[in-house]
Amino acid sequence: MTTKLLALSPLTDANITTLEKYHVTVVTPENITPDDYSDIVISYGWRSKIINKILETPNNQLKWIQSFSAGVDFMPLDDLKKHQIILTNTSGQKAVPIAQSVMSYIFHFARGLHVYQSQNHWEPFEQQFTLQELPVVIFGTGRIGQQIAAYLHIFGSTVYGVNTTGHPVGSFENVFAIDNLQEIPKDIAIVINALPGTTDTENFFNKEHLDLFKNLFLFVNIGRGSTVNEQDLLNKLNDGSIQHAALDVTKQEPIPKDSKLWHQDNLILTQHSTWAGESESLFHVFMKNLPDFLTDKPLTYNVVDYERGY
Ligand SMILES: NC(=O)c1ccc[n+]([C@@H]2O[C@H](COP(=O)([O-])OP(=O)(O)OC[C@H]3O[C@@H](n4cnc5c(N)ncnc54)[C@H](O)[C@@H]3O)[C@@H](O)[C@H]2O)c1
Ligand SMILES: O=C(O)[C@H](O)[C@H](O)COP(=O)(O)O
Repeated sequence: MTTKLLALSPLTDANITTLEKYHVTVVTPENITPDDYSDIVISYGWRSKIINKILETPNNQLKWIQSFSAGVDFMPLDDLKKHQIILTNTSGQKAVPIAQSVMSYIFHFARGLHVYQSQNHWEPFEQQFTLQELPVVIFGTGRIGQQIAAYLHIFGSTVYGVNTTGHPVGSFENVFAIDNLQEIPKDIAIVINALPGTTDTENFFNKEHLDLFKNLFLFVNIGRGSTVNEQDLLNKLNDGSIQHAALDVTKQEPIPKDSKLWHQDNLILTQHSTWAGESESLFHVFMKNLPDFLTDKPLTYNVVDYERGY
């Protein structure tokens, strides 16, 4: 008895040999035929419209989607729940490259590189800060939030966290519940968003919530663009109540050519690219669940909760 897998992300020859040992056969978007739609059991990798075609095929066999992404806001979660299709994500897999990008944003502004980058005359810039001077709060104390906190601690930062209930996590100085933000210390200088895109987090960083932070040095978003009201953020970057921002994710991706974001001086835009760099392979993540899947055991690694949306 073989199991058919649709490979939407590349597999090496060694990966395919491993899958053969488990009696898993591979179909790719290049060689898929309409007959395959009703036989695919596992989808592996990048998002694709092929998944929708499979879901629309009567009596399809799709039982498990292994997403390439950690964020699964683009997945048809209601449909997957209705058809009881398991969804696993890659949370944790790209935490190291993302956290290193966040550190580079922070150093860029804290050490004054943004000034020197555009300067063509000799004028030392002394408004530089060490990380001990810039207390941080990270929204989302998950795998990415924890990796950023670990790096920040090396440089002596004070790091607070925010999550759903305020439950303590790892080495955060203190963790606050998202509905109890008044408790966050008033001297926060850096806000980092590592929240997933869900109905609960949509437009969370609007005027009301950004107003909680007075004279913010830096706002960073590497979670999802849906969490930020971009006009409210731009207003604050322009009135000086937020000095700098770094956005890896935005409401519209690619960012439209006529977007005001392109012209904001105190803002760095990276293009949903902070995850790039060496990280655990997708195949390795996938293999943590495959033996259980093939022996009808419950999957335990990175299983998405449809209700929560992450
Ligand atoms: N920029 C990128 O390329 C990139 C790459 C990977 C992930 N991401 C995004 O980062 C997100 C987080 O990734 P992760 O691996 O750290 O996820 P994770 O599941 O490990 O952690 C999610 C965290 O968010 C918190 N959270 C969720 N909903 C919340 C709410 N409503 N209020 C307060 N806290 C809430 C959870 O308590 C948890 O601490 C992903 O969902 C994805 O959207 C972006
Ligand atoms: O959620 C993630 O893991 C990243 O956002 C993702 O890997 C980058 O690609 P996306 O699927 O979000 O375009």
